[in-house]
Amino acid sequence: MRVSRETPPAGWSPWAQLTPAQQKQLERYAQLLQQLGRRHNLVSRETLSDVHRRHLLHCLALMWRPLPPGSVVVDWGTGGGLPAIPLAIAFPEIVVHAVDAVQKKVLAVRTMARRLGLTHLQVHHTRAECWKGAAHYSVSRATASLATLWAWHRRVARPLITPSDAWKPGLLVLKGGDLSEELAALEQLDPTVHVTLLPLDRLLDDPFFTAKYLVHIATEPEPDGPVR
Ligand SMILES: C[S@@+](CC[C@H](N)C(=O)[O-])C[C@H]1O[C@@H](n2cnc3c(N)ncnc32)[C@H](O)[C@@H]1O
Repeated sequence: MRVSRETPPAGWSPWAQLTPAQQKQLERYAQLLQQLGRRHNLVSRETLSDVHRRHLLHCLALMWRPLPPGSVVVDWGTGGGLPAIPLAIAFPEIVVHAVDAVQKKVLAVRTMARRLGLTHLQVHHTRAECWKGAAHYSVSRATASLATLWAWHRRVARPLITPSDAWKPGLLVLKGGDLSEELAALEQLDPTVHVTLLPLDRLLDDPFFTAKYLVHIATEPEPDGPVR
């Protein structure tokens, strides 16, 4: 297994990539998450006062490279729609499937998707192991280990030819802490994968994200850097 670390240049901001209409939609989502999140425990209560950073900005790190129009993404364990909803807002030309095993979360995400007009987001009440769809990309935050997520991804993965600046098809995970045990388990499961670690404090220029990573796992290596 090849593990590489990508050091993004300073000065990138996901907010700057979004149109005013997308920023307004994210603002509306933040309000919905605060209202419904409090009622249905969609995110931990102590994070509700800092939704923009702890949830939106964190998930928008996935915009570091584009997801090509027409590509299909599945979010394993979406909870309150993270990262599925920010991604669906940021990339209106992709299809996003949000999967969760807990019905009340699925119903809340459906309500939010309807109110936000996200017709390209579909919400599924099922366990990840049983989902019957197919996807080019998997995304996830705070749901399972890298090896488990890679096993879920491999089961549903479809190939995709991507533009040179886009993410290679594969798994994108937001993770924190010491990843050495998870990486060892992943290598045991599949020694052929390429893993790229992006430190989020550097990417998002915010010390809150120290020791947090965006992990990309694919059967092909990433290109050297995004073409912009
Ligand atoms: C800690 S929450 C994270 C939610 C969201 N991804 C976030 O970052 O806020 C984990 C979520 O994964 C869901 N989950 C855990 N295991 C699952 C499985 N095997 N299949 C589907 N959903 C699962 C749980 O129901 C829960 O909503």
